[in-house]
Amino acid sequence: MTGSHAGPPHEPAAAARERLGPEHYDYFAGGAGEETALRENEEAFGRLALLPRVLRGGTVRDTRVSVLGRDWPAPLFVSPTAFHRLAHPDGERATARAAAATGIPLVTGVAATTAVADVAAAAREADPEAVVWFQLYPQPEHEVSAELVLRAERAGCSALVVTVDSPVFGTRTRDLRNGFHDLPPGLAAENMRDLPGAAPGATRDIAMCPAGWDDLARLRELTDLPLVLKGVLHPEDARIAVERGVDALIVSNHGGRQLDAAAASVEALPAVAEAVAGRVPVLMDGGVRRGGDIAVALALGARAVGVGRPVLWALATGGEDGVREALTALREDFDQVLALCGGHRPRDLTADQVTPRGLPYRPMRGERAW
Ligand SMILES: Cc1cc2nc3c(=O)[nH]c(=O)nc-3n(C[C@H](O)[C@H](O)[C@H](O)COP(=O)(O)O)c2cc1C
Ligand SMILES: CCCCC(=O)C(=O)O
Repeated sequence: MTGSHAGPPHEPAAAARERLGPEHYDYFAGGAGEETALRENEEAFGRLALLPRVLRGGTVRDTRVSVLGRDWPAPLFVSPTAFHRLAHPDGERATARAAAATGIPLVTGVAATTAVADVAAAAREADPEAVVWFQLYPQPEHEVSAELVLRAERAGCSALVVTVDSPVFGTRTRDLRNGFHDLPPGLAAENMRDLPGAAPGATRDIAMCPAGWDDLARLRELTDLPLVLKGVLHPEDARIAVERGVDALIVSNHGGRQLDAAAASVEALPAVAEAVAGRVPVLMDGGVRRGGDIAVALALGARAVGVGRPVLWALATGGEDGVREALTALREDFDQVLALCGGHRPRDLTADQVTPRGLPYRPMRGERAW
């Protein structure tokens, strides 16, 4: 995943492609429409360069960041991605053990092929203090959402991530072309089993439906868990979310899988960070592939970044060990980039250290959000 460890960042995807059936590879790799947003997430990072500061001294670095009352070892988390058992038979359990072993928080989700209780238990085998969050698509029936939230609470999840970028399902061009619309026999979205309105033992389909701020308020009433909004790109939404008591935001375009015309996450980030003005942590995901990407996102106001596909590729090729190695490599790459930028702590990275490539130095504006 990083220069010295695992070769250029496109290699993990190529290796996974050899392991996976083409329709499963395409499900993980693909985006919506013409895959513009998908490409732009990575390319937007490529259009930004870092200006290191020099002679800052100090040999000790501390990459920890504090998020919702917990210290994370690095400004890095695993974003929620569906169906890990399509990537590897050990599925979400392997991902959970690997993330926990590295101390990196995991967001598991409603679309996991392993029930949240089992994912959280696997994480705790590796580290009893492991941070596991649960991601929800608000379901059309409130009692279904309520039951899912209850299961996440019982499993010991420490935050509820509500994905808000999916009022309808995006058009996944590759899945349409491949005719991929069902999990193979033996795999299911296990969190959707035994829910209100379904026959005992049966799973319900996961709905994507247009929720409103009132639905968010109902979720807020339902649980004491911190509420994290995932999929915010517009600064005005960020401002409203903070005013309505949301505890953290994830700037994300869903890995380019929903609105193909959406802005790249890292391009939307500075204005969101500015609107939030440090009142809650701003996280981001989309296109993060190397330590330099993490540094750029932090400099532009993110407190931590999530990775989606890099974890799926590592899982597909190396199972639990593969995910642990990929996360460790990414974390080490960030530590090295921090050092090369003259930083000692993540917060030492500032927006004036980011400039567009191919142009004379033009410092980015950016709220020092934390
Ligand atoms: C195969 C796949 C499945 C995903 N499933 C979910 C999901 O169930 N819920 C969700 O909020 N986001 C989902 N996402 C989006 C990720 O959480 C994340 O926003 C995105 O993958 C980040 O971009 P990256 O893959 O470039 O790191 C999914 C992404 C992929 C690639
Ligand atoms: C119904 C599962 C949705 C998974 C998802 O969010 C994605 O494929 O991007």
